[in-house]
Amino acid sequence: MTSHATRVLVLNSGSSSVKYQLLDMRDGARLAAGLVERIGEASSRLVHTPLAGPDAATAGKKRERTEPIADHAAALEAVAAELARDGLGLDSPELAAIGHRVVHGGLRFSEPTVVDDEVLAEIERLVPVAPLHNPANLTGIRTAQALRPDLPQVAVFDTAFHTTMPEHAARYAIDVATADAHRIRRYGFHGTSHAYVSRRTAELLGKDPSEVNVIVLHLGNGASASAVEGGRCVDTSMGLTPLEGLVMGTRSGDIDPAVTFHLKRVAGMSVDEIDELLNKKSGLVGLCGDNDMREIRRRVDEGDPAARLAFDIYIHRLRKYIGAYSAVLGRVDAVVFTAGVGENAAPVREAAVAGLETLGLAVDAGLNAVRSDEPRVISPADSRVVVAVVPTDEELEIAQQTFALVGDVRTPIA
Ligand SMILES: Nc1ncnc2c1ncn2[C@@H]1O[C@H](COP(=O)(O)OP(=O)(O)O)[C@@H](O)[C@H]1O
Ligand SMILES: CC(=O)OP(=O)(O)O
Ligand SMILES: [Mg+2]
Repeated sequence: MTSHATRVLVLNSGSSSVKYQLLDMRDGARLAAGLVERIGEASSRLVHTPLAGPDAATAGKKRERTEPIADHAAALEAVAAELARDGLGLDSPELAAIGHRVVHGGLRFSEPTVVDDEVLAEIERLVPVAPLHNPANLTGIRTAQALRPDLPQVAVFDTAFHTTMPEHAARYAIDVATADAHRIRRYGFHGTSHAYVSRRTAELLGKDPSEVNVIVLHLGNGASASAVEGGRCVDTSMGLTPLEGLVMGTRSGDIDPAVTFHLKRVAGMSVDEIDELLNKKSGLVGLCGDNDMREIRRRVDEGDPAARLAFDIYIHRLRKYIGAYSAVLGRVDAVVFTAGVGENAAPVREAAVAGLETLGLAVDAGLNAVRSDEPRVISPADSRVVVAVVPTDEELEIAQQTFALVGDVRTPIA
């Protein structure tokens, strides 16, 4: 029997974590999945689950290791070692490509791209506009190249889905010459997730993506909203960098830009200190000391006023974007929650649409309380707009885009 290289390894490298999945693209089956978190800290943790592979005895059994993992290169080597233990190592001839999430692709990349030295240089040039993300993405690519120099490495960009935004949504109202000279415009992020979730929502509604208008609320540690009209993004809440828009775990989202002048001129902070304040010490963590929505809800239920205020600010911002994108789209068919908070936090979903019947929005308390990994409607049957929860799967989307670019199920392994 002839075998074929049909597997794709996907690496989603974040500022302090790496999520990964190994998939077989004949049917999209996951062979292994895992996460390395708290990279660079003494308490780094690797959680690895083989889901299939030659060793049936280990399949489905989660393995956890807590040990210092100094950087992203060490994290990837640890992941490669775990995969090898299950007979799913990176040396496998069945591996067709490695797909990488790359957060900022600037103006240049609107499609998945095979990485070469020039592509790497461009991702590097964009580090100042994605300082938490692009450096980690670069390390992921370089480490993977070192482990398998013969394989195509494919970059799938968070910004790609948003390149369809019209100029009136993508441009800031600043001096055009200055903006153009420095490529200052709104790029938007989490695009792989917004694309996947808006498409799955159309499926949930039994329609073609070209027929539906959807507001997608991607609420993870980073958070963004997008307005998707007939399958194309027409507006999104993140901008030049992933700092604009919604309140996030550690990022402020929208503020008056004059706050930064004030912090410099009056508070005497340096630009680097302000950058750190707004990106890492603001948002939920800045407001109440916690960035995990589970912890915040626990504190709210105990009557903690700081957690209550943080939650209320988070929800207020979210509601503003729902209203704004209802106006941008004119007709809204669905409002969809996704990512860690959106998929799991029923109180966030309830509060986000409470009292918005005039916009056609309502949530059924019973449906909202259901826990499931499946896409599901949480609005009452007579709701004008469908409110839904659609779990995102950035890794599957990246694997599909990667394999569509470089894979070929018909090519036998040499
Ligand atoms: N059961 C839950 N209830 C509320 N929030 C949750 C729950 N599970 C996860 N979260 C939230 O999801 C966030 C992480 O979301 P995720 O999409 O994995 O983020 P990222 O990809 O940005 O790391 C956590 O910070 C936490 O606040
Ligand atoms: C772009 C971005 O904010 O990504 P993440 O949510 O993974 O931090
Ligand atoms: Mg994420």
